[in-house]
Amino acid sequence: MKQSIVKIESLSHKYTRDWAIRDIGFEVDKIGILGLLGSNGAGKSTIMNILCGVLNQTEGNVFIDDIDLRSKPEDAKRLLGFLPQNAPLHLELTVEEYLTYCANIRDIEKNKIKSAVDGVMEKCGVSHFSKRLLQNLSGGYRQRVGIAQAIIHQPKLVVLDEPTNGLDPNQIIEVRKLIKEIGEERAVIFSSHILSEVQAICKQVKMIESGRMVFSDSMDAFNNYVLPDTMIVSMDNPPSVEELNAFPGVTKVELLNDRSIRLHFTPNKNISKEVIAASVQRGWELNEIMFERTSLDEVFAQLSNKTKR
Ligand SMILES: Nc1ncnc2c1ncn2[C@@H]1O[C@H](COP(=O)(O)OP(=O)(O)OP(=O)(O)O)[C@@H](O)[C@H]1O
Repeated sequence: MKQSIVKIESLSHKYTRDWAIRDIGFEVDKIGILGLLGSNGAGKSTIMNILCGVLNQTEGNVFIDDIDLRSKPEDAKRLLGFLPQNAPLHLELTVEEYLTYCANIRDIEKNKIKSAVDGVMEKCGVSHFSKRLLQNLSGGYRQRVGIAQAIIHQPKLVVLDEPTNGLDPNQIIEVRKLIKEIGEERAVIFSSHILSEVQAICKQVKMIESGRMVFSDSMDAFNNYVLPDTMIVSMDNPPSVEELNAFPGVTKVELLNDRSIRLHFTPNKNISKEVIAASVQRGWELNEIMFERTSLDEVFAQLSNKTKR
């Protein structure tokens, strides 16, 4: 059985003179969440807009379930739901009115519209706000309605462009939970410029920078590939800065207070074991080791260095 729902071949796009994306190719599994990671302007929205038939590519092909999006756009678009970066909400409508309108646009049979709207409101946790105007909903609830319109016709593929952007931490957790549930039944492509966001919900990751794909593999492989290069170490009996500077692999030592130190080191999977062993041997009385989150810029720098090697 075919495993992929999307096939993208040598996709390139120019808005004006320069290439916004260049030679992008990948496939997407039928079930699960694929993260499209990249800093602002990397090309994520361009890929998603082409994939959803909102933008015509300059070069390359997109197939949704083997249907060529360019030659049979209506058939291909029936299979997908899209939440663009700016959710296409009609703020003057209630949640129920808006979703009924979306169900009509999606050609859902008249006698099935009510159950489709009720089902999707239930799934996205907005049933209790069914009669509320969209303009009176918080950002988190608006985003849930945006996701609801993307899945109302039960598409095989759901594309979500930065769906947690602008939400507060609690709203982010709720929306993430919803996306995870959706990804248990169908293919989801989710974009973000925040590394931890993609790490939290995606099984597969594609990293885009300056319009090119710089990484494509599982999240586990990404996490192994991109290792942290700083950690905070807290000790009751810390050694001197000189002693830490002489520690194998350590490139810089920063004293944060009399017990906490930030160690910069050459990425190395065993560094925590080595520090723990040294602490036991040399009586540093280690309390805590905390790896610091690698920023997207650092990840990109590490990936670029590895590609150059
Ligand atoms: N309509 C447009 N006209 C001209 N250039 C554009 C247009 N839309 C995007 N671009 C350019 O194409 C490149 C890719 O932009 P894109 O919006 O795809 O990136 P992104 O990764 O989605 O970033 P963001 O997270 O900021 O939306 C950028 O250099 C951007 O300035």
